[in-house]
Amino acid sequence: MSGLEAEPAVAAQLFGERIELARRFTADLAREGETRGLIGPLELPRLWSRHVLNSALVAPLLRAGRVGDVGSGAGLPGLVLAIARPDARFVLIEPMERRVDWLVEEAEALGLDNVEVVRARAEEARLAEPLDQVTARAVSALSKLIPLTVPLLRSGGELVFMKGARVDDEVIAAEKQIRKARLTDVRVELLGEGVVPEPTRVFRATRP
Ligand SMILES: C[S@@+](CC[C@H](N)C(=O)[O-])C[C@H]1O[C@@H](n2cnc3c(N)ncnc32)[C@H](O)[C@@H]1O
Repeated sequence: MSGLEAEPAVAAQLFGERIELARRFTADLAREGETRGLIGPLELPRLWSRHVLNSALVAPLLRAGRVGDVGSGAGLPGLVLAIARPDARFVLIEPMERRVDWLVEEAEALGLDNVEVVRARAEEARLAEPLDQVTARAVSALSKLIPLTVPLLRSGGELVFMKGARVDDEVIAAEKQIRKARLTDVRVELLGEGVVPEPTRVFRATRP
């Protein structure tokens, strides 16, 4: 596992008593991520800071309810959040078979009984119950992501999307979709500044 970033000290603070599971997830992803096509070869030196800690920043925003993660891929942020928030239930929605296989195997290996994996595109997912919140990271621009994900939410449910530095432009470009979905409490928050090496922006909005 040469080249894997050393665990930043703040990791233990963010994960608390769940840190051992976060270590196992990160080690498993470092070992298998590239060969299974989950992460690129350049990600090992920043696996903790750019991916794992960055995903964990969303944990305090979640309710102790039913949270969907659309386009989970390697489990970012879905598996990380399921580790950090054992009091919430997670539905990981991912269409690609090999990624679904990884998500199922890894949730089982880590003993995460708060995780369900659904193989589907978000727009085709037929869930047993509507979701309280939906997360997504690096899936698509807001203008596409909003119409795909709002139907998965219950009334009062919330979108919590991890976004890059250009999120404000994305919000402007998605004005029509935001209006059409009648989203309320629309805002962008910066998380983790001064706490983690790579802070993240989140787009939050509520379905009426
Ligand atoms: C760039 S990857 C990001 C994966 C992960 N969220 C991360 O941050 O590393 C995008 C993921 O979204 C999935 N995806 C693309 N379109 C989707 C859709 N319509 N519904 C659900 N997942 C989708 C892809 O299969 C892929 O796993």
